[in-house]
Amino acid sequence: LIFCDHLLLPKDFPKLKNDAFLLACRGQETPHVPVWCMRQAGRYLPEFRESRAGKDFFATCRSPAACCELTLQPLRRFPFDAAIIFSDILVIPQAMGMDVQMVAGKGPTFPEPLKEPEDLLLLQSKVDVNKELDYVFKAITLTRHKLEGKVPLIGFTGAPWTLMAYMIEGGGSTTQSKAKRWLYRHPEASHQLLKMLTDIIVEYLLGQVAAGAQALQVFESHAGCLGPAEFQEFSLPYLRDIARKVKDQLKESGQDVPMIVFAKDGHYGLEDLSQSHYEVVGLDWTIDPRSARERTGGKVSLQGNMDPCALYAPKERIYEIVKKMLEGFGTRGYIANLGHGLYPDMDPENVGAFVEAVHAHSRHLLNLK
Ligand SMILES: Cc1c2[nH]c(c1CCC(=O)O)Cc1[nH]c(c(CCC(=O)O)c1C)Cc1[nH]c(c(CCC(=O)O)c1C)Cc1[nH]c(c(C)c1CCC(=O)O)C2
Repeated sequence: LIFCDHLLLPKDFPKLKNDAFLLACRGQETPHVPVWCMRQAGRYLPEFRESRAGKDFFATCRSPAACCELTLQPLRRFPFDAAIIFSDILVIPQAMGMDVQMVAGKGPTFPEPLKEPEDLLLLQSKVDVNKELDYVFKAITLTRHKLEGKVPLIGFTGAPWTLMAYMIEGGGSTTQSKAKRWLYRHPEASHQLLKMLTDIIVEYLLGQVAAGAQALQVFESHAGCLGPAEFQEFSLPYLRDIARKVKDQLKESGQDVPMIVFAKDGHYGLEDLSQSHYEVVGLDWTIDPRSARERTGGKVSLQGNMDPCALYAPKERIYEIVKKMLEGFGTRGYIANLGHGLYPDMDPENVGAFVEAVHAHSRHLLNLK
C-alpha cells in the first residue's frame, strides 16, 4: 500500500494513547498533571529555526507538511501531553482579504490596516472558510495522523477583539490606542466587525474539529488593554457566542470537544470567563493560583500560568516554582502551562526541566492521596 500524505482523510485516526490532557479539561482524574507550552513549536528549538530558515512565515503556514513537521518537533524532545497545530491567528484577516506580512525583527505587519469604518466595506464579509482556510484543515488532518495517537491535537483561533486590534493597529502595539479609538468613537462599526469575525471564527473552529482537532483554544491576547466595562461590551459577548455556537453545532453531530479561553491579562474578567461555556480558562502569571481557584469556584478547569521568564532560572529553582504552582492549583482540573508563549531565546533544556518537574511533582502529590 502506498499512502500519499496529502490524500489522508479526517477519519480512521490512530487511537489516542495519552488522554491526560483531555481528562483534565473535563476535571477528571489523571495519573499526572498534563503539561504543554504555548508556542512550544518555536524559535527556541534549533530544528525549528533550521526548518523555517529562509522561508516566508505565512508560506510555511500554508504548507500542511511544514506545519505538521513543526508541530511534531517539540514532541520528539519533550513528553508534552498535547500538541498544538503550527499556524497563526492572523490567517483569518488574510482570509478576509487583508495583506499580512511577517517582518523579521518586527513581527506581523499589515501594510494597509483598517483606518475608518468605511474600510469595512473592503473586507470579504462572507468568507468561504472551507476554501480559504482549507490549508489549515489539511495540516490538522495530516498532523493528527502523524501524531500516531501519542497525544491529542489542539486547534486554535484568535478571538474577535484580538483580531480586530491587529487589523486596525496593523501590527503589535503596547497601547492598542488606534483599535481602542474605534471602541470609543465607532462602537457600532466595532460591533459590526466583531460580529463578522465571530461568524468566521465559529466556522473556522468547526472546520478544525471536522479535520481532526481534539480541543480548541481561543486566544484573546489583547484582553489586557481593555478595562472591565469594555471587556464586558466588546470581548466577553463574542467569546461566549463562539463557545455556545461551536458547542451547539457539535452537539448536533454527537461530538463534544473541550474549549479553552485564554484572555491574557484579563484577570478582571475571571469570574465571567468561568461562566462562558468553556471547559478551561487559561491564566497568565499575574493571577495567584489559589485565588484563581477561589474566584472560579470549581466551575472550570484551569490552565497556566508560570511566568515564561521563570524558565531563565536554574533547573532546581524551576522545580521549586513548579512545586508551588502545583500546590496552588491542585492536581485535579488543572493543565500546567506557561502564562504566555515561550520566548525564542529559551534554552530547550529548561523547557525539558519544566515538563519533567510537572510530571514528577504531580505524580508525587497524586501518590500521597
Ligand atoms: C498574538 C498571536 C499571534 N499568533 C498567535 C498569537 C496568540 C498567542 C499570543 O498571544 O502570543 C498564535 C500562534 N502563533 C503560532 C502558534 C503555533 C502553535 C504554538 O503555540 O506552538 C500560535 C498558537 C506560531 C508562531 N507565530 C509566530 C511565530 C514566530 C515567527 C517565526 O517562526 O518566524 C511562531 C512560531 C509569529 C507571530 N505571530 C503573531 C506574533 C505576535 C508573532 C511573533 C512575531 C515575532 O516574534 O517575530 C501573532
